[in-house]
Amino acid sequence: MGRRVVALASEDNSLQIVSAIDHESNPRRGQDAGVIAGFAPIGVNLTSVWPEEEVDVVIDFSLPEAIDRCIENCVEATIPLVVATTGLSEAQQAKLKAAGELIPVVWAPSMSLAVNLTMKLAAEVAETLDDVAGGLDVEIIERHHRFKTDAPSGTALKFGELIAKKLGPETRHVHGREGQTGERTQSEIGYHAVRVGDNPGEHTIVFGMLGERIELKVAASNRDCYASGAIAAAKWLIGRPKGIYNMFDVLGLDA
Ligand SMILES: NC(=O)C1=CN([C@@H]2O[C@H](COP(=O)(O)OP(=O)(O)OC[C@H]3O[C@@H](n4cnc5c(N)ncnc54)[C@H](OP(=O)(O)O)[C@@H]3O)[C@@H](O)[C@H]2O)C=CC1
Ligand SMILES: O=C(O)C1=N[C@H](C(=O)O)C[C@H](O)C1
Repeated sequence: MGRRVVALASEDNSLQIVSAIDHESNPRRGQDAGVIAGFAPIGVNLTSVWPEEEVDVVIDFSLPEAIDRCIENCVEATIPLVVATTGLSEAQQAKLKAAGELIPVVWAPSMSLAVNLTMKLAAEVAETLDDVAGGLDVEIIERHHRFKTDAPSGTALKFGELIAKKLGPETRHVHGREGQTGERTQSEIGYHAVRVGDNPGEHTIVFGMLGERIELKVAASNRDCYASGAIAAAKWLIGRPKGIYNMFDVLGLDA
């Protein structure tokens, strides 16, 4: 994702990339970030050192191992922060929320316009079908590339959270099923994480009833929807008051 953010941001005349940060053991450290992204040099070398110069906004697509330092650095220097990284621990989520008391933060498991719009639709379907005769079964199937290290996806969990809000507090989250599971209960949302090849991300939300079903499916063709969403979020965030924002705020889809 870092490469796609660099590629798209370097084509945007309103932006200047001042730093591209990775960890110390990245073998491409010291090389030009534009070249690493597959483009012309941009005059910014990949580094593990936080920039000295003034920075308007930081975009984080990394791994949970990297997020603590990123939050701390942004808070210390009062830099607005866009967090796209998923799989954060509860402690890291709490740390990020605390950072939102001090700096503006956009935090979203998917920066994609289509995904966020589908989240709105899914919440509306859940609200409408909550009391449907015969009951409602919600299952979330996500597919991603084989390199993904967290499961289920942050997006699948967010879909589940938004749907559960409509179905009520007794909703349980069930991850996969195996063996003598017994009959499915009405009060559960099932999650299924598929890992295949280079899939850039696909989510299917199944709303099953007796006699018919609805399936909402949203699929990326490539990863640029996330990179361009993160760049849009970064531009939107500059100059905002401190607080935690999400992509509904950025896209003007009211929550
Ligand atoms: N919100 C959204 O729209 C999206 C979110 N994501 C999330 O973004 C994250 C990144 O995804 P992706 O780019 O595919 O993952 P990658 O593993 O390809 O990239 C993670 C990057 O972080 C670097 N990194 C790892 N550890 C550290 C560290 N301690 N300090 C600094 N840098 C570090 C890695 O370096 P190295 O390769 O050298 O180990 C790598 O460059 C994931 O959590 C993913 O789920 C992804 C797409 C969309
Ligand atoms: O790792 C990925 O690739 C993606 N991760 C995010 C997630 O966990 O939801 C967003 C997107 O689906 C791609």
